[in-house]
Amino acid sequence: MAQKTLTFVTGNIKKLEEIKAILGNSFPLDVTNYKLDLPELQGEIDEVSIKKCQEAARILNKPVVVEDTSLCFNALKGLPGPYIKWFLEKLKPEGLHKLLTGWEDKSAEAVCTFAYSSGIEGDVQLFQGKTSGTIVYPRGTRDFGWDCIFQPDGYDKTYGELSKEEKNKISHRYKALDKLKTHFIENI
Ligand SMILES: O=P(O)(O)OP(=O)(O)OP(=O)(O)OC[C@H]1O[C@@H](n2cnc3c(O)ncnc32)[C@H](O)[C@@H]1O
Ligand SMILES: [Mg+2]
Repeated sequence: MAQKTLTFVTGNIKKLEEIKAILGNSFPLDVTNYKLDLPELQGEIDEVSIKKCQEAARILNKPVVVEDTSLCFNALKGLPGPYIKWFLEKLKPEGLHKLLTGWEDKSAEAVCTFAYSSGIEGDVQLFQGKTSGTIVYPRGTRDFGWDCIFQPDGYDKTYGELSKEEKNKISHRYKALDKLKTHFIENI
Protein backbone atom coordinates (compact mmCIF):
# COMPACT_ATOMS: atom_id res chain seq x y z
CA MET A 1 0.00 0.00 0.00
CA ALA A 2 1.24 3.50 -0.79
CA GLN A 3 2.72 5.48 2.02
CA LYS A 4 0.26 8.20 3.14
CA THR A 5 2.30 10.29 5.51
CA LEU A 6 5.75 11.79 5.27
CA THR A 7 7.60 12.85 8.40
CA PHE A 8 9.83 15.91 8.22
CA VAL A 9 12.46 15.84 10.92
CA THR A 10 13.74 19.30 11.83
CA GLY A 11 14.45 21.38 14.90
CA ASN A 12 13.81 24.62 12.99
CA ILE A 13 10.29 26.03 13.15
CA LYS A 14 10.96 28.71 10.49
CA LYS A 15 11.99 26.04 7.96
CA LEU A 16 8.84 24.13 8.70
CA GLU A 17 6.67 27.23 8.20
CA GLU A 18 8.20 27.79 4.75
CA ILE A 19 7.92 24.12 3.78
CA LYS A 20 4.22 24.10 4.66
CA ALA A 21 3.58 27.42 2.86
CA ILE A 22 5.42 26.26 -0.29
CA LEU A 23 3.77 22.83 -0.46
CA GLY A 24 0.28 24.19 0.25
CA ASN A 25 -2.31 21.65 -0.81
CA SER A 26 -0.36 20.45 -3.83
CA PHE A 27 1.56 17.62 -2.15
CA PRO A 28 0.19 14.09 -2.52
CA LEU A 29 1.12 12.98 1.02
CA ASP A 30 0.19 14.23 4.48
CA VAL A 31 3.18 15.99 5.95
CA THR A 32 3.78 15.72 9.66
CA ASN A 33 6.81 16.90 11.51
CA TYR A 34 8.99 15.59 14.26
CA LYS A 35 11.04 18.10 16.21
CA LEU A 36 14.55 16.83 16.67
CA ASP A 37 17.90 18.59 16.40
CA LEU A 38 19.92 15.92 14.63
CA PRO A 39 23.68 15.67 14.89
CA GLU A 40 25.40 16.94 11.75
CA LEU A 41 28.72 15.39 10.82
CA GLN A 42 31.35 17.29 8.88
CA GLY A 43 31.73 16.86 5.16
CA GLU A 44 30.52 18.14 1.81
CA ILE A 45 26.87 19.22 1.49
CA ASP A 46 25.56 15.91 0.12
CA GLU A 47 27.43 13.86 2.68
CA VAL A 48 26.09 15.93 5.61
CA SER A 49 22.51 15.53 4.31
CA ILE A 50 22.81 11.78 3.71
CA LYS A 51 24.20 11.09 7.19
CA LYS A 52 21.61 13.36 8.83
CA CYS A 53 18.83 11.49 7.02
CA GLN A 54 20.19 8.04 7.88
CA GLU A 55 20.37 9.06 11.53
CA ALA A 56 16.75 10.34 11.47
CA ALA A 57 15.54 7.11 9.81
CA ARG A 58 17.44 5.05 12.37
CA ILE A 59 16.00 6.97 15.34
CA LEU A 60 12.40 7.07 14.07
CA ASN A 61 12.48 3.73 12.25
CA LYS A 62 10.21 4.86 9.40
CA PRO A 63 10.35 6.90 6.15
CA VAL A 64 11.67 10.40 6.85
CA VAL A 65 12.71 13.61 5.16
CA VAL A 66 15.33 15.97 6.53
CA GLU A 67 16.58 19.23 5.11
CA ASP A 68 19.95 20.90 5.33
CA THR A 69 20.66 24.45 4.25
CA SER A 70 24.05 25.84 3.29
CA LEU A 71 25.19 29.36 2.52
CA CYS A 72 28.26 29.24 0.29
CA PHE A 73 30.47 32.30 -0.27
CA ASN A 74 32.15 31.99 -3.65
CA ALA A 75 35.22 34.01 -2.55
CA LEU A 76 35.69 31.49 0.28
CA LYS A 77 35.42 28.48 -2.06
CA GLY A 78 32.00 27.53 -0.73
CA LEU A 79 32.51 28.15 2.99
CA PRO A 80 30.80 28.52 5.45
CA GLY A 81 28.56 26.13 3.43
CA PRO A 82 26.96 23.50 5.70
CA TYR A 83 28.61 25.13 8.75
CA ILE A 84 26.63 28.37 8.30
CA LYS A 85 24.55 27.73 11.43
CA TRP A 86 27.60 27.92 13.70
CA PHE A 87 29.10 30.91 11.86
CA LEU A 88 25.78 32.75 12.15
CA GLU A 89 25.42 31.92 15.83
CA LYS A 90 28.87 33.30 16.66
CA LEU A 91 29.30 36.14 14.15
CA LYS A 92 25.68 37.30 13.68
CA PRO A 93 24.65 38.70 10.27
CA GLU A 94 26.98 41.74 10.58
CA GLY A 95 29.98 39.48 11.17
CA LEU A 96 29.11 37.24 8.22
CA HIS A 97 28.99 40.30 5.97
CA LYS A 98 32.31 41.47 7.42
CA LEU A 99 33.92 38.12 6.60
CA LEU A 100 34.00 39.19 2.95
CA THR A 101 35.65 42.59 3.60
CA GLY A 102 38.91 41.47 2.07
CA TRP A 103 37.27 40.16 -1.10
CA GLU A 104 35.77 42.00 -4.02
CA ASP A 105 33.59 39.01 -4.87
CA LYS A 106 30.52 39.18 -2.61
CA SER A 107 28.59 36.53 -4.52
CA ALA A 108 27.06 33.56 -2.72
CA GLU A 109 24.81 30.59 -3.25
CA ALA A 110 22.01 29.45 -0.97
CA VAL A 111 21.70 25.68 -1.22
CA CYS A 112 18.83 23.64 0.15
CA THR A 113 19.06 19.86 0.22
CA PHE A 114 16.15 17.60 1.11
CA ALA A 115 17.11 14.02 1.88
CA TYR A 116 14.49 11.28 1.82
CA SER A 117 14.87 7.82 3.27
CA SER A 118 12.28 5.16 2.52
CA GLY A 119 13.21 3.54 5.83
CA ILE A 120 15.26 0.83 4.13
CA GLU A 121 18.69 0.98 5.71
CA GLY A 122 21.15 3.16 3.82
CA ASP A 123 18.68 4.20 1.10
CA VAL A 124 18.67 8.02 0.70
CA GLN A 125 17.59 10.25 -2.20
CA LEU A 126 18.56 13.92 -2.46
CA PHE A 127 16.62 16.87 -3.93
CA GLN A 128 18.59 20.07 -4.19
CA GLY A 129 17.73 23.69 -5.01
CA LYS A 130 20.14 26.62 -5.40
CA THR A 131 19.59 30.36 -5.54
CA SER A 132 22.45 32.74 -6.38
CA GLY A 133 22.83 36.12 -4.77
CA THR A 134 25.06 38.71 -3.08
CA ILE A 135 26.03 39.15 0.56
CA VAL A 136 25.08 42.67 1.70
CA TYR A 137 25.03 44.63 4.97
CA PRO A 138 21.94 43.45 6.95
CA ARG A 139 18.62 44.85 5.71
CA GLY A 140 15.09 43.78 6.59
CA THR A 141 13.62 41.33 9.06
CA ARG A 142 15.86 39.22 11.23
CA ASP A 143 13.33 36.57 12.09
CA PHE A 144 14.96 33.83 10.02
CA GLY A 145 18.70 33.06 9.97
CA TRP A 146 20.75 34.96 7.41
CA ASP A 147 17.78 36.26 5.35
CA CYS A 148 18.80 39.89 6.05
CA ILE A 149 22.21 39.60 4.32
CA PHE A 150 21.24 37.56 1.25
CA GLN A 151 20.11 39.53 -1.81
CA PRO A 152 19.03 37.15 -4.58
CA ASP A 153 20.25 37.96 -8.10
CA GLY A 154 17.84 40.11 -10.07
CA TYR A 155 16.38 41.73 -6.92
CA ASP A 156 17.24 44.91 -5.05
CA LYS A 157 15.87 43.48 -1.80
CA THR A 158 17.27 40.92 0.59
CA TYR A 159 15.29 37.77 1.48
CA GLY A 160 14.59 39.66 4.73
CA GLU A 161 13.01 42.57 2.83
CA LEU A 162 10.98 40.47 0.42
CA SER A 163 7.56 39.28 1.53
CA LYS A 164 7.36 35.60 2.50
CA GLU A 165 5.31 34.97 -0.67
CA GLU A 166 8.01 36.52 -2.86
CA LYS A 167 10.83 34.64 -1.13
CA ASN A 168 8.93 31.36 -1.41
CA LYS A 169 8.61 31.77 -5.20
CA ILE A 170 12.36 32.04 -5.86
CA SER A 171 14.13 30.53 -2.89
CA HIS A 172 16.61 27.66 -2.66
CA ARG A 173 13.97 25.87 -0.55
CA TYR A 174 11.24 26.36 -3.15
CA LYS A 175 13.45 24.92 -5.91
CA ALA A 176 14.42 21.87 -3.83
CA LEU A 177 10.82 21.24 -2.75
CA ASP A 178 9.68 21.43 -6.35
CA LYS A 179 11.97 18.50 -7.19
CA LEU A 180 10.87 16.54 -4.12
CA LYS A 181 7.22 17.15 -4.99
CA THR A 182 7.68 16.01 -8.59
CA HIS A 183 9.34 12.83 -7.35
CA PHE A 184 6.43 11.97 -5.05
CA ILE A 185 3.77 12.86 -7.61
CA GLU A 186 5.45 10.55 -10.14
CA ASN A 187 6.15 7.73 -7.70
CA ILE A 188 2.90 7.34 -5.82
O1 LIG B 1 17.07 20.76 12.54
P1 LIG B 1 17.55 21.31 11.23
O2 LIG B 1 16.57 21.07 10.12
O3 LIG B 1 18.95 20.90 10.90
O4 LIG B 1 17.52 22.92 11.40
P2 LIG B 1 18.77 23.89 11.63
O5 LIG B 1 18.25 25.18 12.17
O6 LIG B 1 19.82 23.18 12.41
O7 LIG B 1 19.25 24.19 10.14
P3 LIG B 1 20.56 23.73 9.31
O8 LIG B 1 21.30 22.68 10.03
O9 LIG B 1 20.09 23.45 7.91
O10 LIG B 1 21.44 25.04 9.32
C1 LIG B 1 21.13 26.10 8.46
C2 LIG B 1 21.31 27.46 9.11
O11 LIG B 1 20.83 28.42 8.16
C3 LIG B 1 19.62 29.02 8.62
N1 LIG B 1 18.66 28.98 7.50
C4 LIG B 1 18.11 27.88 6.92
N2 LIG B 1 17.31 28.23 5.90
C5 LIG B 1 17.36 29.58 5.82
C6 LIG B 1 16.73 30.52 4.98
O12 LIG B 1 15.89 30.15 4.02
N3 LIG B 1 16.98 31.82 5.20
C7 LIG B 1 17.82 32.21 6.18
N4 LIG B 1 18.43 31.38 7.03
C8 LIG B 1 18.22 30.07 6.85
C9 LIG B 1 19.14 28.22 9.82
O13 LIG B 1 18.46 29.05 10.75
C10 LIG B 1 20.47 27.69 10.36
O14 LIG B 1 21.11 28.68 11.17
MG1 LIG C 1 20.76 21.51 11.81
